Amino acid sequence: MKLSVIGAGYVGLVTAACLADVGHQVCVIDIDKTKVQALQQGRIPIFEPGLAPIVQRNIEKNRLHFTCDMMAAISFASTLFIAVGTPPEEDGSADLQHVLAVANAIATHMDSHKIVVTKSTVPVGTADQVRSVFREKLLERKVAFSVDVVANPEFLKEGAAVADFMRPDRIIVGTDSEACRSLMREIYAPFNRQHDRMMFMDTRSAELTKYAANAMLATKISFMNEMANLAEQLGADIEQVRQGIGADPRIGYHFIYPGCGFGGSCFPKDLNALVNIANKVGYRTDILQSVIHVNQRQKLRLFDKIQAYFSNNLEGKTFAVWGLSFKPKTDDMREAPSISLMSAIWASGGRVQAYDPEAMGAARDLFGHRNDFSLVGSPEEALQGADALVVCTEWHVFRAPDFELIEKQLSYPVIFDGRNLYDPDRVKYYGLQYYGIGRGN
Ligand SMILES: NC(=O)C1=CN([C@@H]2O[C@H](COP(=O)(O)OP(=O)(O)OC[C@H]3O[C@@H](n4cnc5c(N)ncnc54)[C@H](O)[C@@H]3O)[C@@H](O)[C@H]2O)C=CC1
Ligand SMILES: O=C(O)[C@H]1O[C@H](OP(=O)(O)OP(=O)(O)OC[C@H]2O[C@@H](n3ccc(=O)[nH]c3=O)[C@H](O)[C@@H]2O)[C@H](O)[C@@H](O)[C@@H]1O
Repeated sequence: MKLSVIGAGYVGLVTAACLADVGHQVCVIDIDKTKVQALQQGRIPIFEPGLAPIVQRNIEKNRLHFTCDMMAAISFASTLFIAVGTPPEEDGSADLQHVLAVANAIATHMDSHKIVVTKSTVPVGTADQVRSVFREKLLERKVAFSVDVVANPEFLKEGAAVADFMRPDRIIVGTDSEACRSLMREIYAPFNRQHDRMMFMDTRSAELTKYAANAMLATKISFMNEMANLAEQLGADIEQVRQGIGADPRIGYHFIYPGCGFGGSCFPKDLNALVNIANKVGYRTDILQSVIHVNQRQKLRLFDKIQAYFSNNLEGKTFAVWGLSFKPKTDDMREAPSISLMSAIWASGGRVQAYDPEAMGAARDLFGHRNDFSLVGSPEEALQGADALVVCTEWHVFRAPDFELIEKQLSYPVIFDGRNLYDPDRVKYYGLQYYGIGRGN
């Protein structure tokens, strides 16, 4: 089937590549010329495991192509996926300008029936808003093409985006049209072979399902971070507690890792957007606001430990920071806990020597201009001349370090482990002090 995808970011690019890989003909349009030029040559502007070969082979097979020409994308297919960004406004609400601009462009140029599928995460009621854009524009143009607006939120995780898209837990489709239901079934049939993952509902419920899922996952994390902080006060070990509660299948082991806070382009943004959605209908979201508050505090948890260790004097101290991305297997630093930590270190007169397997480019763009920040080529190099080691992201390469070397290199033999990667007893065996999250202090 011929499909167009509007927006070539994490979601749009993965969606387009995976749809092409199962045999659809996909046209991707983005307003970012540099990105489109790179993609036309098979160069992927983001680090996402497994994505590059899929994009390259589908360009070669002529099933996937990239353009900046909106008109071309609109006329290419009758089904158009919107996957543009919905960044936060100052008040936390989702900024819909890109989604509405795309709807407006389609309404302005369409010359036949279109099915517009929203993949972007959008506030409840956006499908209705998009329908109004079409109604008004088509009326203004004095044409009577029909349009269906379908909500089809995306649940992929960065770092595992291809696998998540290829084997989704569920495919949520918000529509009240029988024809759209069958069309969406047909498009997604290749991803729906093992068992039926399609779930049909009304558009508002589909839109809220997306926010509710992210809010639930973020709630699990903040809950565990609160338990971790409590465990510290009570002399308990949160890792033992985690395993103890995870064994209950009603709780499960997923998403209960405590740490130095959740980051990324979505949890913080979507929680704030949901609070804003609730405010607009006069509902007070006590749980969501606590989840946000606990996370903001958690992002400074390592810093508080560092301050206490160095008796509030970080002036002239150098910190080796391992991991800058908001989670492993991505180069994305949006809302990363490492940013909160490093900003606090810098504000206290400290320096940072950092290493990340994939996020060095993002870090250079953000902080390359600072003279209290340097990027180095390996985890070991980050230790040279450093006073202490801080781990912010649980990349594989940090999991089994040479503790003897760490002990030799650091002026103060201490590790601040924001992801509970190490066994405190093992670290202490090498003469190092260990501060984790909810354990080992
Ligand atoms: N990043 C993720 O893991 C996930 C993101 N989402 C949601 O998907 C949406 C997109 O997120 P990302 O892909 O991360 O964003 P992104 O910022 O990586 O990409 C958005 C792309 O849209 C393009 N764009 C903006 N306006 C445009 C227009 N008028 N016409 C054509 N292209 C335009 C931008 O140039 C950019 O390349 C957001 O609503 C996000 O909340 C949902 C699930 C996962
Ligand atoms: O809407 C979105 O954009 C996406 O947001 C998240 O995906 P993502 O932000 O890519 O990454 P996650 O794996 O969810 O991690 C988010 C943050 O939570 C932290 N985290 C995760 C799990 C955990 O147990 N503990 C924990 O602190 C991670 O370190 C990271 O900083 C959701 O998991 C996806 O389902 C959703 O589609």
